[in-house]
Amino acid sequence: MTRNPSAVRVLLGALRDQWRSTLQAASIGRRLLAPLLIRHWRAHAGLLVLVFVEIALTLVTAWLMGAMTDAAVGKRFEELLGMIPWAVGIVALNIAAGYIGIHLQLRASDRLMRDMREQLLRHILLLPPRYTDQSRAGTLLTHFNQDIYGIEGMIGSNLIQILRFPIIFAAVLIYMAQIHWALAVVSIAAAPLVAVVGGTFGLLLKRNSRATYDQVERMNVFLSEIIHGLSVIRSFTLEKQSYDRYTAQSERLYGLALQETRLRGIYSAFGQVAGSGIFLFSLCFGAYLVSTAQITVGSMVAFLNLTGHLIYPLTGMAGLWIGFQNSIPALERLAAVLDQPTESTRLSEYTPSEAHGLPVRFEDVCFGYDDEHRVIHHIGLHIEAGQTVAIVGPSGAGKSTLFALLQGLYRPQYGEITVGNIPIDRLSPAELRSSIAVVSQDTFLFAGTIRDNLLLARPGVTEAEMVAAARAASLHDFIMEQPEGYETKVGERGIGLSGGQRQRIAIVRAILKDAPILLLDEATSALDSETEHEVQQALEQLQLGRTTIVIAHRLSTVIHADRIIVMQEGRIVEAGRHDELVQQSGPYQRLLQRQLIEQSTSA
Ligand SMILES: Nc1ncnc2c1ncn2[C@@H]1O[C@H](COP(=O)(O)OP(=O)(O)OP(=O)(O)O)[C@@H](O)[C@H]1O
Repeated sequence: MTRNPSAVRVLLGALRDQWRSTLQAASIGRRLLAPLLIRHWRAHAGLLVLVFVEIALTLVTAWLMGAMTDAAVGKRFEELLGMIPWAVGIVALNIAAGYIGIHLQLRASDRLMRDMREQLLRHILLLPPRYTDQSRAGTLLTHFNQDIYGIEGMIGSNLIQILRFPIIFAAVLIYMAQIHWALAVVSIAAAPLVAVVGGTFGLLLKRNSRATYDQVERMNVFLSEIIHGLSVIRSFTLEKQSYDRYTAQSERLYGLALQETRLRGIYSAFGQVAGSGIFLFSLCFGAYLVSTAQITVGSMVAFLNLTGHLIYPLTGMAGLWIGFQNSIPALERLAAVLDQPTESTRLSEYTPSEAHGLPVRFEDVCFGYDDEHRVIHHIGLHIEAGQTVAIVGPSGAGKSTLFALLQGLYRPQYGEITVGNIPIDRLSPAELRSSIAVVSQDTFLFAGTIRDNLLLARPGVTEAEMVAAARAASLHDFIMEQPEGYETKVGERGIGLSGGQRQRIAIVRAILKDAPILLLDEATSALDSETEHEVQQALEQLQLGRTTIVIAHRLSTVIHADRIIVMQEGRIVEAGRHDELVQQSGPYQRLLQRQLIEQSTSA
């Protein structure tokens, strides 16, 4: 026989889960935030000192108001006048404390967030491509423009409030009890109710804020896809569909914001009702105590003044809980990135390599992007320093994957890759990648001038070297035809330049990088035949003395290679010089025949 669990048990279970997840979040918070809090301990210590100043000012203000009222009621005007400078002094101190508090809050909170931003970018730059490949640009941007601001509920003055509120509450309660203990007890009667209601709202808001973060991320991802895929959207006339999808998402976000405002509004109204109720109750009870001469009018004024200071730590603690719960999803999202292991501990910088050519070896390398699907099988490939090896094979054979492995972007599950007879695992990413120049099919251009885009190849490139390289890649004349020459701006993703021009920029970068190993991925594919001929000559010049691996789809470009490797389904199925391979009736010959047929039909 099955029995339904009682409502109490369900509630207890939910509370236990909630408590566990809060403890878990607190431990993530401690791990991620503690080093930053320690770094900015001075500002946090200053905020803590201000808490005690504030308490002292609160109690002295209440006492002074009571004393001034009693002096006025007792017609002791001289005494009253004597207290005015004290009152002015307290107001001035309050203003000064407020100003210093804002300043310290800025230092504690904004500097901490600045550090967190920098730490996040540093971490993302150090992450292996395996992680960044899977994360979409919009997701990564969300960490910066949303998640970092989300942790505000756990740092700066919000953190200090955790100490401030209980201390203020205790100090005020003790002072009130001293005036009249029964009145003080009556005043805190509503405390448990405020705590329960505040706790419930905290949980509701946490659920809402988690949904909000996810929704913002979804929208950022979608927006970045729309912006980068505008040309596809236009060519497939997807404008209306994209707009409708975005507005639906935007509407969902608005709904969540509305829900949050509603929850906060209800909670704030509850706080006000509770505060006013306690005030009114204290007023009536206080008036009764005054009428029965148990306390003075001044004591009642002091008491009523303190009532407000008793309520706001209570509602404030609940507010802190709410803010803390709101921050948890943001913190968890940041932890998901910051907990990923990095591929090195130092940000890479260009490391010059003395060698002119370096031998490259793949020793029985096996690799899959995930553990289930292997895409490279037992590759053994020895390339002597200064040799040119061409890799050919059908799409998906694993040619680009070999490039990625050689650059250390992924680690083989089995086997070893060496560069200059050193396993690449023992080289830092900076050493390895500084010794390799890559010209790929997709050239990314940064927003800036053509000069900026060329000079990033290597620090210390001279003007003469840049112009010579641009000439060698047949790009100089084109640049000089532009209104601002080398200072011409290229758009965010190189908009405004043709595929061939972008490819030549990549070639100039490779020339300028002057690395001992050259990886060319169909480097001349986007060029017309005349420019291709010129660039091909520049590339041949560039290859002299360098170890070069070329991925080529058009076999005409690989005829002069020292060795041709034919790949199929992640395996080397044939290897040799062009004249040797054409003699064999193997895969290379079949590829060649297919291309000849394609060329004759397209002609
Ligand atoms: N980032 C990736 N994540 C998962 N699988 C990938 C990734 N990149 C490539 N692959 C898979 O690895 C296999 C080899 O791809 P690769 O890009 O190396 O082939 P290729 O020979 O260079 O093809 P092409 O000539 O079309 O560029 C393919 O099955 C492909 O689907």
